[in-house]
Amino acid sequence: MLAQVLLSGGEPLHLEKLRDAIHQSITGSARRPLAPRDPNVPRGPSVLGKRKADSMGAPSVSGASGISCSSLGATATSGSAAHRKQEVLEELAPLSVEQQSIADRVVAGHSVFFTGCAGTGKSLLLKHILRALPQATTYVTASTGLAASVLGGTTLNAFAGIGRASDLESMTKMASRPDAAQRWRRATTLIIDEISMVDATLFEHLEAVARHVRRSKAPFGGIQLVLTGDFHQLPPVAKGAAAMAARRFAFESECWASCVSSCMQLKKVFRQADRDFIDILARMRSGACTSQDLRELEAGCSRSLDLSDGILPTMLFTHCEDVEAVNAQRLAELPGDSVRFAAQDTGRTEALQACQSKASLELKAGAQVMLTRNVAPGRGLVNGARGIVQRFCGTSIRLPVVLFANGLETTVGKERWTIRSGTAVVATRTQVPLALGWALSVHKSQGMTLDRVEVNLAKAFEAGMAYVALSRARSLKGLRISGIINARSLRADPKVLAFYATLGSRR
Ligand SMILES: Nc1ncnc2c1ncn2[C@@H]1O[C@H](COP(=O)(O)OP(=O)(O)OP(=O)(O)O)[C@@H](O)[C@H]1O
Repeated sequence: MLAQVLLSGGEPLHLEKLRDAIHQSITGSARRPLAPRDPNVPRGPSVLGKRKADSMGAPSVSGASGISCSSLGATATSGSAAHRKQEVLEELAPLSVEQQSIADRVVAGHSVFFTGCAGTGKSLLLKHILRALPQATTYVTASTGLAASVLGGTTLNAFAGIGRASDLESMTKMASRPDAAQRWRRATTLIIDEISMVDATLFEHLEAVARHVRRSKAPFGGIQLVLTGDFHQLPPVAKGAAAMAARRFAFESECWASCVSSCMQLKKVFRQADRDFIDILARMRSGACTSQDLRELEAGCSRSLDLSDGILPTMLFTHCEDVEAVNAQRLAELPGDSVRFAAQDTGRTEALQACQSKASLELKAGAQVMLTRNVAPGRGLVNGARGIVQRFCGTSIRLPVVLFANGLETTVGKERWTIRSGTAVVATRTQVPLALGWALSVHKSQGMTLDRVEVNLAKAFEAGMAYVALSRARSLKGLRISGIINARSLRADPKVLAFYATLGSRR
């Protein structure tokens, strides 16, 4: 008999103990199917595939490395009226052979940069890796708050404790404060997602800070690095011509070669199945998009999408003001009163900048929304799932009832986001896990998979922007391009091309 037990409402370590006790009383064995590995035990061959298989039938607690998903009541309207509290361990597709070989390298303790074009499963692989590394000493970060919050981590700057410091001296001073220094000293592994947006100077400074704080001469103070991203996607943010000219990619930093022992590439694209679309995207990524490709895309994708189910496509814009204007305008156009949801926050406010949910969320019946976290993967309620607010239920606590694209109508209860630094909880936010979903910025869309998307690239300004935006679409059928594509965004950076040309020969 297969039984799944969902536990929540306590500290992860307590939940793990409870899980182990249940497991032992059922099976008579003290086996710990999902427990993080003891950091003191030498790293051996990966058991990631086994862990995944185990996780489907085993008692579950929150995912490793700071992913904490306390669902405070997302209940299907058709189900029990009882207010259910449950802990969701995201269901992950099993790894492919090439993904597994990268996971093995990480688990064996190597400092790895793994890359691949959009949709090759870098994020999925990272989630598997997180489940295999010791939670207490693995720090999960990303260059942007949004990408970090998807993984339950913090921004790289927040981990480092460097605030807004930009010179090495100030960074070292700030990182030497007790709480930041403790993180630096405790870390055995530092994960950095969306590495393409980390500037080389910051990377060099952090490497020096790590050696200083850890009093170690080893590269990055002896911390294992797991870096991932695609340098053909968005580059480090730089405002103004001078900053643009000075910016360097992380792989251009002086310490890259000494800090990264393996550079590995994923080749198989999972997001799209259409070979022609995959090929056009691949040419776009490398700056080799032909005028025929463009004509085909612009002509084939200029028609309206099938909206018979009433769900509009997500609109992607290159500028935030266009995004906010569209969302606000669409909300204002809806009849009826809006309901405002104010988040309940604890801990360090600045750490919540990394949180995907807003401090204040305004909704109306009829509003197009998107889930901002995995609420119930088994029922298709995953981060990015689209739907429409039908009404609000409840009297003392009002909650939105959403009809999702998969046909499920659900009351969306509040969720708690926990921002961790290692095992320490630095902040929490309790909020309805929804965002207005009519429009998004291309920067925010990086990392997403979208079933139905309308892209406006008329004002695209960065190399890689068109590629990031268009590669969010799962298929050409679900893609509309409004207006022309600005040719500036179709360039591939020559430094990135040269870097990738060297990757094939290295491991
Ligand atoms: N081994 C796999 N088996 C089945 N599906 C997979 C596998 N790996 C990834 N996918 C699916 O492919 C889609 C894209 O994966 P993911 O978002 O991890 O790619 P990515 O490389 O991080 O993309 P991007 O660079 O655009 O952020 C997701 O829907 C994911 O679940």
